[in-house]
Amino acid sequence: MVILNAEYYLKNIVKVHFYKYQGAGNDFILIDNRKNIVNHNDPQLLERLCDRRFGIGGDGIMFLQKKEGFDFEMVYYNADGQPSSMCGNGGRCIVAFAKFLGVIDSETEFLAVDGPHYAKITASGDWVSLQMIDVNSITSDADAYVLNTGSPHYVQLTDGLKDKDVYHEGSAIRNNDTYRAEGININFVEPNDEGYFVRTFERGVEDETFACGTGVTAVALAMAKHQNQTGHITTPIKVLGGDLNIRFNYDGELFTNIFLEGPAVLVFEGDIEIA
Ligand SMILES: N[C@H](CCC[C@H](N)C(=O)O)C(=O)O
Repeated sequence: MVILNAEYYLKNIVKVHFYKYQGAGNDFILIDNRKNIVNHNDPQLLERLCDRRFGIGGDGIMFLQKKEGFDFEMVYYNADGQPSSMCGNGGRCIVAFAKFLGVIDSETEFLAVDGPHYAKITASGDWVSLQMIDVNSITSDADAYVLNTGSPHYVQLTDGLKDKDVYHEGSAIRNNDTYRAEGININFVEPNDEGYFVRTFERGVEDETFACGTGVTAVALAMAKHQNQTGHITTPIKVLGGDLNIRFNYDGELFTNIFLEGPAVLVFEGDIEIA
């Protein structure tokens, strides 16, 4: 049992059961909040829960909640405890969590911060295919691509990616005059034998993560534009935490029918007391 608050005996302490998932190494705390037990309007608490030494640890934390007209609602916060834009790997993990809880079977329609999402999950419950929002705009920033796949992304082709100082180089771009105010996720991409190798500096984690779902989706779309590739495209992407796959249609203007596919695994569960 982890006690998070020094004034343990003075406050209204709630014992909360949590689950820890990872999707290609992007890791999250998930809480079944269908009974609205946890008031998550508390950035300091959420940041503490995501802290890898003083809390459970995670790149983000999300709450599965009831929502009229949908199987559930995904409410996602970055590790800094602040509300976030869409999390692709988090979306895949919450679908696996919904199946684990018996909320869904093999398909779902849930609501996230960027709107409704359809997803499919295998019978084994550990491989999820998540439909992402359509994308109709990619701009350039020097030789990088900038686009939003539910979260904002900067995509930069590079070489020597294995040895690159992603933390410092990513942080420098994320905090430059253009991006400092709103923030942006920085993706470095290098072609490999099967497709691409990608490393990402994530906004709101303010560090490199082992995978970024909206990030690899942004990379796959940007590389199709870069190669002038159109039609139905499948792009395998290797990340530090494993392998992800992106499928989509591109007509030269619009990216549609975009699916982010990959593993979503329950690592452990536990109880924690929060004030
Ligand atoms: N840090 C991102 C949100 C989470 C994205 C990432 N974990 C993913 O899988 O898409 C942002 O603030 O834009």
